[in-house]
Formats: sequence, structure tokens, C-alpha cells
Amino acid sequence: MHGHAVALGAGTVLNALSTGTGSAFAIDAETAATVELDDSGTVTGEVAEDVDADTRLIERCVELAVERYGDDGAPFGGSVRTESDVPMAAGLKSSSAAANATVLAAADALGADPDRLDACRLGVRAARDVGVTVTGAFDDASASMLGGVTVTDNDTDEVLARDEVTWDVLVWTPDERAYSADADVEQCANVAPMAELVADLALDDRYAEAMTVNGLAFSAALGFSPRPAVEAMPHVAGVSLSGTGPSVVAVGDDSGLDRVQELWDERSGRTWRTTTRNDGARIQ
Ligand SMILES: Nc1ncnc2c1ncn2[C@@H]1O[C@H](COP(=O)(O)OP(=O)(O)OP(=O)(O)O)[C@@H](O)[C@H]1O
Ligand SMILES: O=C(O)C1=C[C@@H](O)[C@@H](O)[C@H](O)C1
Repeated sequence: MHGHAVALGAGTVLNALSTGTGSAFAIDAETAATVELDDSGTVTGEVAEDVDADTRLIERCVELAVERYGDDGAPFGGSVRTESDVPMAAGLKSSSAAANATVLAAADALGADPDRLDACRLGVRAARDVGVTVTGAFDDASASMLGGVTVTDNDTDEVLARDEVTWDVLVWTPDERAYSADADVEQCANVAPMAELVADLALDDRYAEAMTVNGLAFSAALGFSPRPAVEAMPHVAGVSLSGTGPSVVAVGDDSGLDRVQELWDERSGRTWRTTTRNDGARIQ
């Protein structure tokens, strides 16, 4: 029993670590998952780009998906392998993309085509079970699954708003990695008044301005330099630290992003162009 699916990476509008309200937008970077089910009794995971990666998230996603979408006689056990364009633990929602792709691939192996939000909430449950998230990251997971930009309540896993957006995007991804589970939640709580302002802007469809305020507040709270965002500000509509870092994402017009690319190319790491995606995850 074989299944295959892809889900999207995403950038941040509002980090949910302060207040539980978060917002993210899907980008054109994909994670693919292939699931084979058998009756071996155990699930083993593999990450194509990193043989030493922690595979508990994708293994838990298969277990939960079999429980939910399999019938009583469904085989329990198998393998899952991800292949990803989304760099791991770089702030671009690699965990959400891997979880969404895996849940859909496991459902596909069982012959099911589940409701996308139900599948998304299952991946969030898996992320909570294995401890790779602080709030569950339903903001990131919903953007990755549905496409577009979402604003969510991560305490209740409800979508507060979703919009389709067509933005050009510039991403700077330094070589370092930052795991969400290690983020300084107390420092994030200190910037809650700023997070509330960002939520108001996002719910008023002022996503780009929301991003920029978010970036200043969370760079400070999480100990990242605001300099890459500050040097981009005159040239773009919005720019922010993404997730718990270290990547920085900017949205704007072509010529402004070209100018920022020149500036960010001076930095170590990788600067790359992409676009938003409104189509979300899919079974293939
Ligand atoms: N391609 C992948 N395949 C399997 N598991 C993955 C993959 N990418 C991420 N993960 C899991 O997610 C964990 C990293 O989660 P983390 O939330 O720190 O990163 P992120 O989602 O990229 O960051 P952020 O939430 O700041 O955007 C990894 O340790 C691994 O367990
Ligand atoms: O682990 C989490 O709960 C989160 C991690 C980051 O991606 C944040 O951007 C997101 O809002 C919540």
C-alpha cells in the first residue's frame, strides 16, 4: 500500500509564541512524502537530505493517520521517506510541511482523500506529541496545507482568516539552524503588546506592515540581529524574521527585491527568490 503527497513551506507574518495567535503564508518550496504501509508493527522514517535527522514527527504522523483513516483491518507498520526543498529548522516551516505531506501520503496509501483541515490538525497533534513545537504551530501548518496566508488561533486550532496572495518573496537563509522547541518563550511573552498590534494589522489585511512589526519585535525577543530586515525596509513592502529564525523573508516588487538581494548576497548563507502559493498541499 503506497501513498505520495506534497506540502508547502511558509514564511511568517506573526509569530504565535507570544499570544497564541499566529499568521503565515505559503511559499513555492515543497516537501514530498512517500509512505509504504505493511503489517510489520513498526513505522520507520527517513529524511533524504539528512540521515541523522529526527524522524519521530513523520513516524508519529503515519501512526495517527492509520488510526484515523484506516479501517479496522488496516495494516499497522511501514516506512515513510521525505524529500524536501524546505531547509530544516531554518524558520521556513519544514516541520509543518513534513507533517502535512506525511499525513496526506499515509491517507493516500489507505485509499482516503481526507478533509485538508482535519489532516492538518492531525499533523499538529503529531508535532505536539513529539515536542517539536511550542504552540502546535497551526498557523504554519494551515498555510502549508491550504496555501495563501492564514491567521489562526493556535490554542484552539481554528482559522481566523485566510486570503489568497500573489507576492514575490526574497528569503535569506543563514547556515545556522534554530529548533522551535528551543526558543525562548519567556522573552517572546514580553513582546505580547507588539504581537497584539501585529494581529490587528493582519486581521485588517495589512499583512506586509504586520510582518515588519513582527520582525522587529521577535528578532529582539529571540536574539537575532534586526539589521538584515532594517536594511531591506526602504525597498520592500514587508520584511520579517521567519518563525523562530534564522531565515528572514521579504515581500515586495521585483526591483525592490533585486536591491535587497544585492545587500543580502553580501551575507554568508543563501539568498533566494520565490513566490507565494495559493494551492496548498496535495496527494499525488
Ligand atoms: N523534511 C523533514 N522530514 C522529516 N522531519 C522533518 C523535516 N523537516 C523538519 N522535520 C522535523 O521537524 C523538526 C524541526 O522543527 P522546527 O519547528 O524546529 O523547524 P521549522 O518548522 O523549520 O521551524 P519554524 O517553525 O521556525 O519555521 C526536525 O527536528 C524534524 O523532527
Ligand atoms: O512552534 C511553534 O509553536 C511556532 C513556531 C514558529 O514557526 C512560529 O512562527 C509559529 O507561530 C509557532
